[in-house]
Amino acid sequence: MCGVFGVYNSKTPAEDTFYGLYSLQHRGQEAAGIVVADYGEDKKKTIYRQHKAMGLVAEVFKDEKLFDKLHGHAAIGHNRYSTTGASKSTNNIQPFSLIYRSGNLAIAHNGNLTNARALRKELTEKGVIFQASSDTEVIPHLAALSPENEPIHQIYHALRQVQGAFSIVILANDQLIAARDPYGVRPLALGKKVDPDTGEASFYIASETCAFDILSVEYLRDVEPGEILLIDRVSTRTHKPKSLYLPPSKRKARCIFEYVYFARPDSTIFQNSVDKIRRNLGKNLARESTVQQSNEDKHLIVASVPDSSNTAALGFVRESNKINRPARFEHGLIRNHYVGRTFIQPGKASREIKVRSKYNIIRGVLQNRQIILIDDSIVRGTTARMLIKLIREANPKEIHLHISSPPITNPCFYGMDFPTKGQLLTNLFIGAASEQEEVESIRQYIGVDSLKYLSLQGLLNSVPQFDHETCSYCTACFTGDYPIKIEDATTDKEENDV
Ligand SMILES: O=P(O)(O)OC[C@H]1O[C@H](OP(=O)(O)OP(=O)(O)O)[C@H](O)[C@@H]1O
Ligand SMILES: NC(=O)CC[C@H](N)C(=O)O
Ligand code: SF4
Ligand SMILES: [Mg+2]
Repeated sequence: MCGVFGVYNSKTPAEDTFYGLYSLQHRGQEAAGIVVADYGEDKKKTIYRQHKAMGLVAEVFKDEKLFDKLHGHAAIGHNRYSTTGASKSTNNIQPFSLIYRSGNLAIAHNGNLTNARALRKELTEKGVIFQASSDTEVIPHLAALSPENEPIHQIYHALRQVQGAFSIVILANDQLIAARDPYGVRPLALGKKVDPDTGEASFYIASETCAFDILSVEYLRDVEPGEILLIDRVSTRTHKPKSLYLPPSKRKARCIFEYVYFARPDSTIFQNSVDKIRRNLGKNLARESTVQQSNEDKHLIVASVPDSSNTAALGFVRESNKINRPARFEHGLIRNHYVGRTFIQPGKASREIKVRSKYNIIRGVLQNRQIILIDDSIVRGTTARMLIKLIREANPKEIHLHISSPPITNPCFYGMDFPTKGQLLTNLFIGAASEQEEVESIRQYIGVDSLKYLSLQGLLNSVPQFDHETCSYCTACFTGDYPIKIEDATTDKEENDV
């Protein structure tokens, strides 16, 4: 997953993008970058300036002097969480910026293309030179080779050829373009701010609306699935960007895992509040739970694995009390906020040490208690296994692990860096005779008194349905039902690296 951000018609585009990326840090922690477009009225020419490097946004842009050279009228930015192309290669840091026959182009991409390998091969055979090993770079090359003359039409031509997931922001000379694949896999939002003196509009694009909030930008709507949005100087006066549409897909495939884990709870994605949906997940988990408090306890003690399951735990407690199973939320684990997200950390060793250094227990809360521990997902099982060992040190009476999503059984090819099928925890127990037996084996492996996953129906009941759509969400990592053909995509993200 990655975070993308774009701004048009701002006096401080680099600073705005910095704050946008800063609030989207949870979507990618490996590298960050900003490209600024500066239109010179005198020369009728746009100059691009950029800064990008490995690391977190605040580290990459630590030197305030950097912003002195990043001036202009528009910018795009990217936080990377690699899915194709080596994580450590500096060539894969986005935005990619290039000069071609129609001028300047820069692109930042969230998602993963499923036919990038074939396209890359075709382009290489035509003599195209690639600098990066990631999937994204095929898009600017396809645009550059397009017979069209206007950048927006070149982009349309390029996007007609790619398959898979893409929420992208593009600077094309002095214009800003945003586009989302027809399935709508990844979120992308459009926002606006109006200058009270001139009445002119500034436009903003972001993966999640939390990036708008800190900039006091008004969220207008989502970039629609299949929409290519063009923002130029005319739009600042009319307040209306222009739109083109890619041919529609038969169904939609918004990533349901964004709601489960990825997005921030204070964001609106896919037109809905993440907070609300996570509470629904907790509510439905409470309805499916069979744990009863022991006679000597007045309440079930519900603790979350901070941060991503906090909201589901609140939903769980509220519903549990409603259905006469008294429950109380307690902070049993404290998270060190200087350790980032561990699931999106590349490399097993770094994830394990991070999990261990990330959490501490509050013994008084856990000791001699019957604990319902809520987490949003189990991927490799690193977090659950290490945490349970840690919690046992406090001598709780019982630990009942509840997960606010079903077991993850399949890899993602659309922008979430799940491990190969072989590295998923569920794979260890693949020969189990039934789903119950599989869950029982996972329970023993993790070392808890009981283990409950939210059912697939419970997950689907937690998310709103869209009118006139036969299918609105991708659930492939839970079901194996891949909405977009996998083509030649692989989970070996270093395959293009030589
Ligand atoms: O089974 P695993 O491979 O360990 O992955 C699953 C864990 O990773 C995620 O948390 P993460 O620490 O990444 O982020 P968070 O701090 O936002 O919860 C998720 O919430 C689970 O806790
Ligand atoms: N997770 C993402 O959105 C990654 C974008 C792109 N596929 C890359 O690996 O750089
Ligand atoms: S496979 Fe899972 S993580 Fe990937 S897009 Fe589908 S729901 Fe999201
Ligand atoms: Mg977590």
